[in-house]
Amino acid sequence: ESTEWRSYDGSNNNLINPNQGEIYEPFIRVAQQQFFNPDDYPTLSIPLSREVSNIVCDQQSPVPSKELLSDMFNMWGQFLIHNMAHALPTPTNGKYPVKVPQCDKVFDPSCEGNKTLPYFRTRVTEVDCSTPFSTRQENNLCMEQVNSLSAYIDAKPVYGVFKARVNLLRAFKNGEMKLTDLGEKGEFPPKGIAGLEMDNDARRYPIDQLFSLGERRGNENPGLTVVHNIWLREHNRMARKIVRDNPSFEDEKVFQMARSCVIENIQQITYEEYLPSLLGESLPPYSGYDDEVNAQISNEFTTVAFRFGHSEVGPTIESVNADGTYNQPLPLKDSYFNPKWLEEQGMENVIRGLSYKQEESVDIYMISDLRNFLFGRPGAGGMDLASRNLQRSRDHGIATYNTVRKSLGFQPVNSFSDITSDPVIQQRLEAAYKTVDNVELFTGGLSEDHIGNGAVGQTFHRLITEQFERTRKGDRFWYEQPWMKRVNAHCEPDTFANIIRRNTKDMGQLQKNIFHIPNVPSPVCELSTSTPSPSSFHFRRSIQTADSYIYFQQSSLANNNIIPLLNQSNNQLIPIPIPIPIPNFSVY
Ligand code: HEM
Repeated sequence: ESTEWRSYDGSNNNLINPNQGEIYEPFIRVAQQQFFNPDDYPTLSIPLSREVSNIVCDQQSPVPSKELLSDMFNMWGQFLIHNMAHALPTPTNGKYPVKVPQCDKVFDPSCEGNKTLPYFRTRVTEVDCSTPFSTRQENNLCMEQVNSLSAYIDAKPVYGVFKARVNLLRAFKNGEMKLTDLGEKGEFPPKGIAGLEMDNDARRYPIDQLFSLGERRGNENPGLTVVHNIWLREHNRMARKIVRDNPSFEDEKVFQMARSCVIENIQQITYEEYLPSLLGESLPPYSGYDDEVNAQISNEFTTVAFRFGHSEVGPTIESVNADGTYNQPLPLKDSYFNPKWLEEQGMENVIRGLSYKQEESVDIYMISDLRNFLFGRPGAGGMDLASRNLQRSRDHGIATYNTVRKSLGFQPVNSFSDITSDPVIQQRLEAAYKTVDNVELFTGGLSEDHIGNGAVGQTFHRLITEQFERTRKGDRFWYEQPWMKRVNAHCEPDTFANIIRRNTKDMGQLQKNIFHIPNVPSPVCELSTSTPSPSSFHFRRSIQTADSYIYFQQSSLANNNIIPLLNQSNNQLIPIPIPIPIPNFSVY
């Protein structure tokens, strides 16, 4: 009996329409394409992308995640989107530089007035004008951006989207992937495989010193590379187990069986741990495969809504030793395409750092390392991710916030206070857009108050839910399909925390749901009266009081001494000599 394994490029997943969801297919839309101009900047009555970024997105002080999400949560999000979508910027497809406003403090300090940040437009393809929400251009054609990945959640960051790519990454022995043994530090991906394209936007190290991975963006930051490496290790662990149980199986069969387990587990963690943490609720139970559902990514989801992740990234990546002491954190701007730091710190230290540290809130604010130092210093390749997101949205002709809301069946907003209850954000939006109908989907969506127990507002909640419903319903190989359960009977799916534990050494204490920071063991905590030394603490967390955030670190795993670290209102380290009841966070 031969098993059908899923293709690498997404072809033949849908048997009625074998190209559906395949690489280089157009995105679909959930709202009308607006202001798209295939040849030039669209005519818009709103400020430049960088101006909006400056007025609306400039982050002045930390805002920790109210939902107590961890940095591992944002790293999973980045890994996940690298599995689902890539609107690949293509130099031949036209430039569309981000114009810098004159006297921009960071990018035009000497007021020259001619500065731009590089931007390449996304590749487009012609689509039939009967395609929902497409707009006929002057030349009578309808155009749509192309997804340079296949749509399905199929562990592409581990294996790649082409057979030629996975072949460069495979050991071709016992079904294993190539891994390099670094002794005490464990196994790491190979480096500099010839012919395997890897992004290296920061150019900090020569390309042959970067890890060779299934996804070209995999070295973007060490936290992301951690997730890659865990799944590579898990693949080989499964392959070894399969060979032990079935010594006669050939390399190809073992490889596909292990790959299928990795895919199953990534799907399961996404739907059982990641999405409930993001949305504040689980999706309804799986109701089976439907070949009429198109799993293709929506342009609004990837160009806008799922970029919510850029606001939750913090200014440092932490490294925590096995005894709970903290090492020097890595500033985010030094983390881009920096594989060396991960090797130096080791997987375990970085995983502890990612899982203990509370992430930044999902909100309109983006830290300076992303908004001014993206992949380089200002003037030396530095860019602004907020501008890039807005420019990408304008390049793609993404409809305005209110148009998308109407298309989703929501009431359009009439005032800035309909979008957010935060008066500062209302003022920022008004300063940039003047009227609510001008508000873009990115800024409007990120400004919304979070809905229910979720970490995003109503509009992004719907766009994300809509996408992930189709992603599983339109995937013939979805792990909950009865036949896939039989194919994967040999697999050992588990929580992400347990998968990490299995593939690392002496991880020590890890919370059950690693996407939330660890729970405080007791609802009432004694407070120390001494000023903490920053290196000797375990868990960092915060509670919100009426007018400020107070940061806490837990001084030891063994006791409940919680020490306030930083009062945001005056930026001082302040020990508070009275016991404060800590809310009983039930995060796992
Ligand atoms: C250090 C962290 C991160 C960096 C430096 C980063 C950087 C980038 C860059 C440079 C782009 C391309 C922008 C463009 O030209 O349009 C991008 C795209 C994107 N990012 Fe991130 N990102 C990070 C984390 C995240 C996280 C945590 C998420 C989600 C949870 C996320 C979601 C996305 C999405 C959805 C896209 C668009 C994908 C596509 O359609 O091509 N990113 N990111």
